[in-house]
Amino acid sequence: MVEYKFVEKKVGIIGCPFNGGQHRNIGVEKGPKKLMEFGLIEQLEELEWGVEFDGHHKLNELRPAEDPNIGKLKKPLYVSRVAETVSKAVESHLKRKQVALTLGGDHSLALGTVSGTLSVYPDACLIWVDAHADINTPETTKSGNLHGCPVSFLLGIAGKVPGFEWVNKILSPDRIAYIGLRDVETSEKKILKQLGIKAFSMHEVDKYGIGKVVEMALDAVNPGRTRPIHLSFDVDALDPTVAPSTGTPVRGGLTFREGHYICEAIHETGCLVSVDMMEVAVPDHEIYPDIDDSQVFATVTVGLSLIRCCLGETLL
Ligand SMILES: NC(=[NH2+])NCCC[C@H](N)C(=O)O
Ligand SMILES: [Mn+2]
Ligand SMILES: [Mn+2]
Repeated sequence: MVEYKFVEKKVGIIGCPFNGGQHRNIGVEKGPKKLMEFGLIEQLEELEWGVEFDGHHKLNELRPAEDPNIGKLKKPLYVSRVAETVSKAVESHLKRKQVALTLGGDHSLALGTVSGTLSVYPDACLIWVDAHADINTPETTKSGNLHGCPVSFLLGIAGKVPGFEWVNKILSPDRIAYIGLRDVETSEKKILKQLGIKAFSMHEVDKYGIGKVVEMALDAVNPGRTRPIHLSFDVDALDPTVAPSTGTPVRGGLTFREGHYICEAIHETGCLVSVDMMEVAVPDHEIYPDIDDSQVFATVTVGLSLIRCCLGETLL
């Protein structure tokens, strides 16, 4: 039995139907509702967790009437307001000794979730599982999509951006480790190098195996397993054959088991306090005829089983 170092066996679910951090009309805002419909609460209760569900946050009400680009950044005010709201929700669950489980929605939400975690646990570390580094700054982003930028804001390297003044919990570069990277822009590679950030791409997963990679990632950011862990899981870290229904799929990703192993191993530390399950999309058939029901089903169910593994489901 795993002993939980920071929480009681209670989890708060924060539903975040949000797509403002990216430009595709692929239904990434419909992910949270689908994850709930497929039985998340019942599954966590089966694992003997006390479950509190906020209801899905009405994030579209935060959309400002006017929200001009700032430089390249698209919908900056909307993303900022949403992230601030989400940060408060995470904070409130953590303060009550619950695990905060955030369902997305696009990955710009993690600006909120990680800020919320850091405000309750300033010494927390971050494991970011993703095909992408999401570390572009307002200067380096080509797309202007804020879901490609949250980590730069968290590290305090985004510079001053109007509306984002509330982001003041700074993550030190030696407290973040990446797993699963394979679509990293040149500008992002430079930042990773400059800051000496521990990043395990798919190359390292191939070379060392997932068991060793997770151990090295944890040793880097949480050597004594004494710090709280925030896990931010972008479902596109998984190979598109495993999780096809997402906005920015990239070939050559984590297998089903590799994804689950990461969650199982992090659970075993007893340090997990906050989990994001992001970028699960539910597209409209008319707009995305290439993604069918069985692919949405595969993606939603893998998201659910990753969450269960984070919260202690084991194979035996
Ligand atoms: N959370 C994600 N899926 N991010 C994809 C980011 C893609 C690209 N690097 C960008 O900055 O736009
Ligand atoms: Mn990604
Ligand atoms: Mn991401």
